Amino acid sequence: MKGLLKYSRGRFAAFGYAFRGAYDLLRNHAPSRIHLAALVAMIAIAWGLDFPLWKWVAVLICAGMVLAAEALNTAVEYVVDLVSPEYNILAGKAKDVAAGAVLFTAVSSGLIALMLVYDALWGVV
Ligand SMILES: Nc1ncnc2c1ncn2[C@@H]1O[C@H](COP(=O)(O)OP(=O)(O)OP(=O)(O)O)[C@@H](O)[C@H]1O
Repeated sequence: MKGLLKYSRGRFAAFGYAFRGAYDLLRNHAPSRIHLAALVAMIAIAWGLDFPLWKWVAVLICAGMVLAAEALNTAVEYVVDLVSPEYNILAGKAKDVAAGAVLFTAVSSGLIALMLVYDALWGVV
């Protein structure tokens, strides 16, 4: 019983750390706020166009994908700044590739959003 209590406390603490990380991401990393604003706009559009369930699922998957990529990109930036504050070609590549991951998810999500809206308005996709 004591072990279970200790384990549960540890799990709750881990949730706390995750929320702290999410807060840090949104507070200190401007691009993540832009993506969050795009998500809010997309939710408003989806609501207005009365998206069916499968389209909401697509929107949520894309949103999770972009925000998770942003979080990992920011984590890479923090670690690179920690271990290589001075110029290093590999440090730069690590940041560039991590940023590329965000680009992939943002572009595919943007295209999916366009297709969903196009389909809702003209129904030919
Ligand atoms: N230590 C370093 N060594 C070599 N190049 C670096 C280093 N730090 C950053 N760079 C280069 O500068 C670019 C910008 O780095 P920076 O840390 O400013 O991230 P950023 O693009 O401003 O991130 P964001 O705007 O998403 O917060 C990197 O993508 C990389 O090409």
